[in-house]
Amino acid sequence: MSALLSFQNITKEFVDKRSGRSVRALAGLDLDIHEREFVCVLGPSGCGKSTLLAAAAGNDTVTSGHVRFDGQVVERQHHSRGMVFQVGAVFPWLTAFENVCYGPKIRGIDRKVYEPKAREVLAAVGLSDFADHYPRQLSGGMRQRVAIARCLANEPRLLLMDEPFGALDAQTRLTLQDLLLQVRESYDGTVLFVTHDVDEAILLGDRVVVMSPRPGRVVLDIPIELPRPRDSSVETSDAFVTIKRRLRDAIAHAD
Ligand SMILES: Nc1ncnc2c1ncn2[C@@H]1O[C@H](COP(=O)(O)OP(=O)(O)OP(=O)(O)O)[C@@H](O)[C@H]1O
Repeated sequence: MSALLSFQNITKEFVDKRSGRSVRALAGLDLDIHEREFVCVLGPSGCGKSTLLAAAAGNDTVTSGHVRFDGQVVERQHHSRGMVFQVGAVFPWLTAFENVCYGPKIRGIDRKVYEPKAREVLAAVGLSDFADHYPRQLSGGMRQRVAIARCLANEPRLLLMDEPFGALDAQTRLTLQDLLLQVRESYDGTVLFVTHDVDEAILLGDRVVVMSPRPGRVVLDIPIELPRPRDSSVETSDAFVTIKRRLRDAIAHAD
């Protein structure tokens, strides 16, 4: 089976504007992600996780190697690859509903099509009763739900999530993890999810990938064969604890 998203021997170098020195963020990274997989990426701070997602989204180019999506080299952004950041990218002057409608609307989709879809995804993220609220009237967790709904309204084949729950308090984070597990049951796309949280990666992922410190490359890539549907109770199982130990060990010896 060919990969939906493929990173082929990619290298990324940035030139630091102040010092003029080049910073190698990624070096010879190979990774294939297949249709419908939920792949979590773990790695130390600065190892190039966000750089990887930006390359997949088409927000930035790579220095060498190729990023392919559905066989085509990724050259620019496209609505089929949606991105959710740590702090929800939502328009403060639009209501939750208007935010969710925004993408399909500017692409010229018929209102009769995008409005019911927007209602459906707002319901999926538990915000039906807040459709007319502006972001300032919502909590951080609710704003993040809007950001997720905005992406889902575009029906992306690939959802790129860059520490989407990293800025939330612990309880809200658990709630949104559960929500994402539920959304996953109906969303038939592919997810590439960056996190610092080992528990979160195991709970959510079909596979977990560990990156080395900068310059980042893949040092471990393991399937998570815990049954689905999952909820947080899986975290006490022996299988979960064994996987967690293996991942922690890989992160500690990733150099
Ligand atoms: N625009 C840029 N200019 C110069 N260096 C950059 C730029 N963007 C990223 N870098 C550097 O590239 C490396 C990888 O950055 P990146 O943000 O991808 O790491 P990360 O793994 O996502 O980090 P974190 O876990 O802290 O979010 C870091 O050393 C960073 O300082």
